[in-house]
Amino acid sequence: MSTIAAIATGNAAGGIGVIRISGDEATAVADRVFKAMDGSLLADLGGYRAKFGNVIIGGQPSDNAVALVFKAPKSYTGEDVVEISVHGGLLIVQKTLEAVLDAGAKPAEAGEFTKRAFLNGKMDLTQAESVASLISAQGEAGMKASFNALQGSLSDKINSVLQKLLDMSALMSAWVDYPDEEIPELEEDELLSTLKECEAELDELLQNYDNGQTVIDGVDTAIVGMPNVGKSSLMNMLVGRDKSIVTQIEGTTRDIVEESVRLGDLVLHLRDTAGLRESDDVVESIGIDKAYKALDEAQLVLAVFDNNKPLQKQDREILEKAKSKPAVAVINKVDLEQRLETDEIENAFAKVVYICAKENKGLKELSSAVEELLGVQDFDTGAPMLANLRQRQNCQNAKENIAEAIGGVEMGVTYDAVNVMVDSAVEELLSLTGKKATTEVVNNIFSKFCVGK
Ligand SMILES: Nc1nc2c(c(=O)[nH]1)N(C=O)[C@@H](CNc1ccc(C(=O)N[C@@H](CCC(=O)O)C(=O)O)cc1)CN2
Ligand SMILES: Nc1nc2c(ncn2[C@@H]2O[C@H](COP(=O)(O)OP(=O)(O)OP(=O)(O)O)[C@@H](O)[C@H]2O)c(=O)[nH]1
Ligand SMILES: [Mg+2]
Repeated sequence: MSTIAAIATGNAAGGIGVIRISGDEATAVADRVFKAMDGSLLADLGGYRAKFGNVIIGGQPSDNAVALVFKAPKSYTGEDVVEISVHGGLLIVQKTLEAVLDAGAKPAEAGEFTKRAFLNGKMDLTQAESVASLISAQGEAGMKASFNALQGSLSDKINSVLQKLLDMSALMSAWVDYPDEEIPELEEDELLSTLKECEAELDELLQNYDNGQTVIDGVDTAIVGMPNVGKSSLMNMLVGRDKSIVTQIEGTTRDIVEESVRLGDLVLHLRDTAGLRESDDVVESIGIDKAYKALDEAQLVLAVFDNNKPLQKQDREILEKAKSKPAVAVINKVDLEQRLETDEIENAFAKVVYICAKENKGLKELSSAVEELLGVQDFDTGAPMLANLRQRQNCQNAKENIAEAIGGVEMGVTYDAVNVMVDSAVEELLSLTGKKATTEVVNNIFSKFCVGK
């Protein structure tokens, strides 16, 4: 394979910055840029050896550096790898990469290191995809779940179902192909119970998919309600600082104010919106349109009501809209006298919490309400989990093929017909783990990675 290089440490200044080089010529390329203090060549080193030296840029020693050598196949990519660590200034890291490219490496494409790790058999597709979700995980639960997938928990699960299907398929083929031989007759009951076991295991993965997505990607959350109910105060309470402007004037918030926060084990991508009401003000009206759009797009709605005011027409409209979404009614200003018809709200929402945003009270209750509503309170981060739509689609298709096979056996169709369905399920699972994925699928997966990964 050609030799590729990229900055591995991201596009920000830091203590050190790492340029990673992978491929047959990795040590030769690195030796043109890095000079060890003791004069030794990286090409002569064994794996997992490091040297201190200088990087040479434009003929000039330009920074102190450490070079780390990995020898194929014992590296992340399975190829020879050299990592050059320089001081982490944006310019020095960029210039070192340029020197490495001038020395004969090609710039790596997005995800190319991990793609090579996959192509060289270091990991399967589910593990490669878990690298991407591990990097983008924002909450602890998502981080743990992604690491489990990197360790192969999903692969193990899929492979165990796959093995059962393959064993069954082999038996059925033998039965069909050599009816005269001494092959013990296939027990229909056994066949059915194995098929149903496989179906149930895939079904469990599918059931868990939404929770997994919620936990890994975070939840797009809209804070909506009438003007002055305390939406921005709630936003600030969740963020833990003065993010949104709060005043006693109705119509304070106009543009959407966004911030991601951690609430319990979850990450919420919050959008504080303009108070919903009829308005003649051009600017405010645009804000209100944006608020409705945020409400429509949200995966979770925090509908805020003022404990101190009777329900208004607009409140009832919000109440109606929120019904079609996972929504928590947040009744604010419980420090003031109750004038709100809370019964009506209790009836309309699955979850209602009472808070006092001004005094930061009610955060815990809100957090448990959200976790219960989204069904993630007992989310098992150790359980195997489908990480994306691609995996989900393969799993869904395999499950459907197995369901057809079950129907076939029950209706007494021939084993070679049943076997066709089982084989389709096998194909789906092979493409899920990448043992048999098309180049197109593979390219598509890695193109979504960042450069340097
Ligand atoms: N400096 C550095 N840190 C890093 C990485 C890296 O590439 N470089 N990683 C990546 O981005 C992650 C670690 N991943 C790695 C995976 C495998 C091997 C490796 O050498 N594997 C060999 C040896 C296995 C063994 O001894 O058991 C192998 O698979 O054969 C190294 C790093 C996170 N930290
Ligand atoms: N007594 C009391 N007042 C509160 C509470 N929460 C917010 N307020 C007050 O209510 C007023 C409106 O608060 P905001 O957070 O700006 O309300 P909003 O819903 O964002 O209003 P708009 O942006 O205009 O739609 C402010 O004067 C807050 O100090 C509370 O729990 N108790
Ligand atoms: Mg506001």
